Amino acid sequence: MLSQDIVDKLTHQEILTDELLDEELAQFCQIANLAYRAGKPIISDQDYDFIYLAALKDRDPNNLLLKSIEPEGWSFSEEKVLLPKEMLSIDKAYSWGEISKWIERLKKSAMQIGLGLSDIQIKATPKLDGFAGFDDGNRLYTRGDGKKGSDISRVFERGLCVFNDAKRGLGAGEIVIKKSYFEKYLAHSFEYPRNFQASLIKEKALSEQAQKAIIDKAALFFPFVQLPIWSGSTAEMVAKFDQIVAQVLVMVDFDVDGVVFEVINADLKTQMGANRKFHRWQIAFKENKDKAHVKVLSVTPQVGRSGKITPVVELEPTLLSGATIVRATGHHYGLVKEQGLGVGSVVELTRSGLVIPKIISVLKPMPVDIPDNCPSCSKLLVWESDFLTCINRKNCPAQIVGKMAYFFKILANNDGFGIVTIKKLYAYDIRSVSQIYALNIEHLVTMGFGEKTSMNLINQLNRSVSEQVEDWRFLAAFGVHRMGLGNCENLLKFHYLNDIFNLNLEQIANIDGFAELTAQIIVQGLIPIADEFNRLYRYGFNLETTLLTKNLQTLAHELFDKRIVFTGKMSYSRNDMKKHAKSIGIKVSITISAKIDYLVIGDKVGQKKIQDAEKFGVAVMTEADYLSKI
Ligand SMILES: NC(=O)c1ccc[n+]([C@@H]2O[C@H](COP(=O)([O-])OP(=O)(O)OC[C@H]3O[C@@H](n4cnc5c(N)ncnc54)[C@H](O)[C@@H]3O)[C@@H](O)[C@H]2O)c1
Ligand SMILES: [Zn+2]
Repeated sequence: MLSQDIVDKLTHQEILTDELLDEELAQFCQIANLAYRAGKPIISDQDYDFIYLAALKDRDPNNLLLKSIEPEGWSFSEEKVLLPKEMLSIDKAYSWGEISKWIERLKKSAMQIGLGLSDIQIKATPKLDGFAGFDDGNRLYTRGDGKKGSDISRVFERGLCVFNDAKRGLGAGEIVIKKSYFEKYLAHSFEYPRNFQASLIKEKALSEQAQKAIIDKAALFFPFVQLPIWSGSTAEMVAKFDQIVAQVLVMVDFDVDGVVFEVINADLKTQMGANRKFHRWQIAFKENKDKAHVKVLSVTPQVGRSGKITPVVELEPTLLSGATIVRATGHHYGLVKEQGLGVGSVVELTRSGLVIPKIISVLKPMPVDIPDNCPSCSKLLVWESDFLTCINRKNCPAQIVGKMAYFFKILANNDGFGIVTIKKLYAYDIRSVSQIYALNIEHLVTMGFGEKTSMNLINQLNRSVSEQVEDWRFLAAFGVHRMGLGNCENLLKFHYLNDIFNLNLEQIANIDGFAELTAQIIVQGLIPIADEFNRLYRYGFNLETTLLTKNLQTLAHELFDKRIVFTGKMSYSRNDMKKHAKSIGIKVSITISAKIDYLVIGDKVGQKKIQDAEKFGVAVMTEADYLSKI
C-alpha cells in the first residue's frame, strides 16, 4: 500500500502521476475513491476524474476500477442487501466528439431494431452531484456495488423529505443539499457538499446543522423521475447541443456536475443494454477546457537517476480540464533556454489525453536561470543535446539514490524502500542495492531506524527475493538506458538472462524492434552494471524465466499464436489457465471481438458470451477440446 506520506504528496501534487507505477496510481485512485465514498474526499472530483482516473485509463485501461462500479468501501457497516433494481454508474463524455459518437451508436442500434432515426427520443436532465440512493417506498438503499447496497432507511426516519414533498417509492435518486443553502449556512464548515451529505447518512447522531437542513427542506431525497427535463430528437440535439447543455445545467438549485442524456424509447434501451459499469443508452456530458495560459512562479532544477536535469515548474494555480494545476515539468532545459521559460514567463499548458499537464510552449519569455552546477553534487553540468546533464554518474548523490529507489520501484514486490528510506541509507554510506541486501536488523537499528521498522524492512527484502518476479522485470530494475520493461521483455524472448552480458551489438540489433543505435547503447550500458548484477543475482531471486521465442515456435500446437477467451468454470483456476496458455504462446483476451479465434468454455457459461461468439464468428470449444489441442 502507498504510504500516507506519498498519498499526501500526491494530494498536493508534490508528486505527479508520471512518477508513479501503474499499480501505485491504481492504489491512489482506490484510496481517493474510498475516501470520497466515506464522505471525506481527499481531492476534488475534477482532479479525480481528469488527473488520476484519466491517467489510469491511459495506462491501465483494463483496471477493475474502470470496469465496474466504484466500490463504496466499509463506510457503511451494515450488511449488504439486494437492490430492488440494479443501479449503475454513467459513462462520461467530455467533448462534442464523444457525444456524437454516442449518437452514432444510438442510430446504429435503432437501425438494428428497425426504429426510424427520427423516432429516437432523447431526454436531458441535470446530473445531480449528491449521494445516490434507491427508494422502494419501504426502504432506502445506497448504490453499493450496483447490485447490493446498504439499508439507510434511517435517513427518512430522521425526517428527510422527498423533493417537492412527493410520495416515497419513486425509485432511484440522490440525497442532495440545496446549493444556495449550502453556500449560505454550511460552506464555512464543510469543504465539499459531499462531506455534509455523508453526515446525513452516517449511523452516528445528526449534528444540529444537519437536523436544521432537514427541517428547512434544504437537504432532500431527489428522485430522478422528478427532474425537470429537456427532450427532443437526435436532430434537435445535434443542432442545439450547446444551448441544451447551458439550459439544463441551471435547471435546479442543487449541485450539478454535468448533463445526463438518455434514450426514452424502451425498445431501443433494451437493444443497447448495459455493461458492468453503465447503461449504453445513457451518457453524461461534462465540460472540459484543456488548454490554458499560465504564469510561471518558479523553475527548479531536479536531478533524476540518469543525471538529466529536469526543470520543475511551479505555476500559478490554474483550472484546466476542471482540475487545479499547480506544477508541471518542463521536460528538459533545452526548452528553458530556447523558449525563455523563466520566472514570470507565460506558458501554454495542456493536458495531453487529459493526463499529465504539459508545457507546450512559452508564450511570453522571461530571462531564464540555467544552473551551472548540479543541485545535488555541485559538479559542473554539461549539455547533452537538449538535456542539461550531471555527468558525475558514479558519485552524484541524487543519481545514486535515484537508481537504488528505481530498483525497488521496478521490482514492485516490496514496500518501504522509497526515496525517504534510501536517502537515510545513503547518509550511512550505502551506495548500491547489493549493499542494501547485505544489511541486517542491527545495521538498520544503528542507522536510527526503529526496531519494528528495521524488522519490516528486512522482511521486505526477503520477500522481494522469495516472491516470484519476471526475469525481464529484474533486468529492467537496473535502470540501464533503453532497457525499460518492454525492451527487457523483448530481449529475453531471444536470449537467456545469463547470456545478456555476453551479447554483442550485432546479436541485439538482429532482434526485431532494436535499432543499431539502441543496441549500441544497451551494450555500453550493461558494462558498468555487470558486477552489481552478479552480486545481486547471487541472492537467489525467484525469477520466472521468459520462454524463448524459438522454443515457443517448436511448440507446434494448433493454438500457437491464436487469440482465445476463457469463460465459465474450469478445472483449474482462471489465473493458472491464463498463465499456462501464455507460456505456450497463446494470446489470452477477456472480451470477445472479431479478433478472437476461439472461445473456450467451461461450466455455467453465460448465454451472452455464446451469442457474442456467434455474432463475431468466433469458434467455440470446450475445455476438454482445448486441453486436447495443446
Ligand atoms: N473526489 C474524489 O476523490 C472522488 C473519488 C471517486 C469518485 N468521485 C466522483 O464520483 C463520480 C463518479 O462516481 P459515480 O460512478 O458514483 O457516479 P457517476 O458520476 O458515474 O454518476 C452515476 C450516478 O449519477 C446519478 N445521477 C445523478 N443525476 C442523474 C440523472 N439526472 N439521471 C440519472 N442518474 C443521475 C445516479 O445516481 C448514478 O448512479 C465522479 O464525478 C467523480 O468525480 C470523486
Ligand atoms: Zn550531480
